[in-house]
Amino acid sequence: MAKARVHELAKELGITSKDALAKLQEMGEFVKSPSSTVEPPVAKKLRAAFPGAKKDGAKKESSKGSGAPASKDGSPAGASSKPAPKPGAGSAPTPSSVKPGAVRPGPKPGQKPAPGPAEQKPAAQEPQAQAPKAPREDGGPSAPAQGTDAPQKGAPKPGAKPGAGAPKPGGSRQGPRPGNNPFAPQQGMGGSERPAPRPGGSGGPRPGSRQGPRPGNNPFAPQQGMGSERGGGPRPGGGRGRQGAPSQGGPRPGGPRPGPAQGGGARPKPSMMPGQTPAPAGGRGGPGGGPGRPGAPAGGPPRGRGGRGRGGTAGAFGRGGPSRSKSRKSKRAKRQEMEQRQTREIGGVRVPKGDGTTILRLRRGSSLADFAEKINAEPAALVTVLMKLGEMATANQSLDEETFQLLGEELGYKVQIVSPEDEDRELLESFDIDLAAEAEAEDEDDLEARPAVVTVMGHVDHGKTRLLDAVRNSNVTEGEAGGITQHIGAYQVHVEHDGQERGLTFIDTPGHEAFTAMRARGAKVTDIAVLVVAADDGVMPQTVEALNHAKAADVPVVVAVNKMDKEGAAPDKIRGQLTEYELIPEEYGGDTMFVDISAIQGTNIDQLLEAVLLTADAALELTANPSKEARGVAIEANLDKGRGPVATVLVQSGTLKVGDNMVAGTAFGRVRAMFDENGNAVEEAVPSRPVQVLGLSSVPRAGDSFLVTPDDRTARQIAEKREAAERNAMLAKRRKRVSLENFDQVVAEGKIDTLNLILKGDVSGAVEALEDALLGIDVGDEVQLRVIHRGVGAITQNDVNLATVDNAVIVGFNVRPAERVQDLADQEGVDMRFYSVIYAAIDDIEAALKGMLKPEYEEVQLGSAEIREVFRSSKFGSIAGSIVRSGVIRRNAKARLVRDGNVVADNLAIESLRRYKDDATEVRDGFECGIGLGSFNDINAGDVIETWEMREIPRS
Ligand SMILES: Nc1nc2c(ncn2[C@@H]2O[C@H](COP(=O)(O)OP(=O)(O)OP(=O)(O)O)[C@@H](O)[C@H]2O)c(=O)[nH]1
Repeated sequence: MAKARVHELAKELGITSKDALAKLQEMGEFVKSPSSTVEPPVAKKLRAAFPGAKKDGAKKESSKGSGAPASKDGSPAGASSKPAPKPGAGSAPTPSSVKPGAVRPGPKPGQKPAPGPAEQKPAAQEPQAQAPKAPREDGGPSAPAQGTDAPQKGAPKPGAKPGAGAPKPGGSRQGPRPGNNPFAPQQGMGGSERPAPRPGGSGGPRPGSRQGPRPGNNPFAPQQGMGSERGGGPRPGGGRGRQGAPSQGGPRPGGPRPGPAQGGGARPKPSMMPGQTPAPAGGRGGPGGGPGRPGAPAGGPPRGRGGRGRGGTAGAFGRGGPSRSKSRKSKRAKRQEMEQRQTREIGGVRVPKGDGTTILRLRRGSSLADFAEKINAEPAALVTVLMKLGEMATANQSLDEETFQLLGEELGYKVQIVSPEDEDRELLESFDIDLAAEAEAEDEDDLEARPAVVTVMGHVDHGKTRLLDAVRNSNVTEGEAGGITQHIGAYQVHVEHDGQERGLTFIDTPGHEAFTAMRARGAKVTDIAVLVVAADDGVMPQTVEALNHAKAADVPVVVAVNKMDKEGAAPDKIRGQLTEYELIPEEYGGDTMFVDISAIQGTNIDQLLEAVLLTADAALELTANPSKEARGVAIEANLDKGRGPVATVLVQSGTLKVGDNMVAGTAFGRVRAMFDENGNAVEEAVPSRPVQVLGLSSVPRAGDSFLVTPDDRTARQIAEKREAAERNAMLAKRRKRVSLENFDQVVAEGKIDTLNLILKGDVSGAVEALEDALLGIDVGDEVQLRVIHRGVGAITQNDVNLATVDNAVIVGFNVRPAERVQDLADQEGVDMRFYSVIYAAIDDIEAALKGMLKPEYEEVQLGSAEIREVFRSSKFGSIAGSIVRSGVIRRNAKARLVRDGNVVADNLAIESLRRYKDDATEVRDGFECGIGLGSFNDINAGDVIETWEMREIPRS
């Protein structure tokens, strides 16, 4: 393997490196420096050019002759391996070397091609002789031994090997082998033939192969293989075998190889020159006999014995045809094994199985085909599996979470259904837009104060609209005298506060309906709620409803006690009433600001705005980064006959500019123009600024978030993907978010620990009584019950919206849902319960709450079976022919294996259960059956299979 370096050769020849270099150049060999290596043929040529030094050279050569091979084996350990690469690298030389090699090939060729044993034999013999010896002496190592010698003798070995090795090896090795193969009883064959190969470089092997197959060379016979490898394999033969094989490719052609080897040698060189050295190069290049060998050895030895093992076989069989096919086979077998391990057969179809921890994320509304794609399975196979599980579905049908969970459990996957919000976040992330990360990355310095966004809520006719008008007008008169205000869904006013001009943005759609509808869409728009209560009317049902919606959204409330101008106004009564709803006025020691106003007269509007500012300052930190692309929410939108889709959007961060590309929900487009609430065209809108936007492709919905994208294509693609996702979601069979039945499950999953209820009744007394009774249920500390809203009258869309947002269950006492509300509830997966007997409601909820308590389980033994006989099946693995000794053995039950009273394996499962040839779901005691424990095969006659299950302990 090792090639000689120029300075080594020079030393050997008793000349200076400079002279050697000059000579080499003269000979047409390009060698860079004294430390460059040269291919054996070149070395030989150089030696020939200095006959005076021949002695040494001869010595070396001879040593190489024998040592070469050895060195290949042995040297591997040392220099040889290193050299190998170099040689390859010694690209430069290679070329030339190759040629030389080619020359050698001459001889080899003769041998190689000459399938004729005669030729090969001779060649082979030499090598073998050496190789064998080595092996015998100390097994595989022997080879090395020789190699060792070689190396020792010729420091130059490297060079020697290559040079001499190649050629000589052929001869010498071959010589030896024939009769000497220590491990080959049939030596004759292997020996002679193998040798041939080597000599030939590759040719040798072939011959070997042909004959090899026969006698002592059974490649599959470990001992032989080994032997051959050690002896022959490792040696040249082995090494080459491999290389040869690869290099030459399939063609075992013993003869050809040789030829190819050489011929190839030429080829290889060029490509190898580059210095890739290694095996392949060696192999082919090796061809050059000389080079090839070097390569070969390099490859062979280094790989070590293991390598030999293979190499030997290959050598024996020529290119290793057999070995190749063998390896192919084993690969196929391996693949099959892998497949078997990674798949599972259910209902006659094979599907990839997870390890029980693999997480599969599926969008809500996904179909079996989507599931199949994720696990790389055939959708049709999953249809079958699902059918087996008792569910019928087509491949493209959207399925609910429960069904996916069931399927996932069966196949060993943890299914996660992605919420719309997560889904949208992921969708944006696929466009490299990560809003959360963007917000997190913002520095304090990037943030600037922004106006608070206010929503006005309250009972019907308590003056919400009037109040919004009053606020707007007060501002218009001050700043925009004569300006024409128009309704765009939101407006901004400016107020003097603490000597500063402060902005406040009012959502111009009063009422908690819009507020909650937007929340239901994931939009958190409102910072502060102004609860309007008519002083002459007091707290009314919708006052409470609005209040509850605000609380559920965790939005601070400022109370505007309106109509103070009216007779009978009783502001204190209002304060007292609201105290019951946890809105304690500041003057009563609470933290809620109450302001008495008259919307119609415009009285105390400034104080109200001041109170809003103070509350905002006290409770909130309102800042946003204006220096980025805008993000926000669509407040309302409509289709204008002349202007197309018109949307009022509220910028929440960044700055929206005319010309920006934006996407709002499923609408997208370029901002053509923007107007404020006064109808003035604006060029840009900063945080908390509501503006009307023209230019969208369609009308977004209130609550749809919008964002500016770098280009129109991104905006369009996001919109399109959202639309597709929505379509899917619409198709999906919605699952109940939270229901009285699935409480325990939801709690067990850690999703919630509080049961939110919305109580509606025909009379307030009943609702109060129900609430009191429910709150009196003792459920301990683990779970909580919270009534987030109660009211009188039919269950409305608002109730469902609130339940949607806060995962609540609606309890109706002597009331029914209003028109189309049931549909909405079904669509949103809101659980509605109707009762006419208060105790029935209490019982149900109490039971549900108890179910919420973390369940306790105990192990219950189902049955045991004694294994009488074990049948091995390539298809099913080991089948335990058993007799059920007690209880019942059920398919899919958990199982453990007990041997001599010791549990050998736990957490197994009865994966197959048969009575004779029929599948059985269960087998009772006294009957015989065949049990398959899946991939667990360590079963013996006499073992006992116990099955068990975890059973929930009912709570008292
Ligand atoms: N006297 C008096 N009347 C008021 C005041 N504020 C509102 N009103 C009257 O109360 C009635 C209802 O006012 P709106 O502003 O429409 O009440 P709303 O809460 O917006 O009503 P809905 O939109 O139906 O929910 C109108 O006739 C107003 O003129 C007030 O401060 N004083």
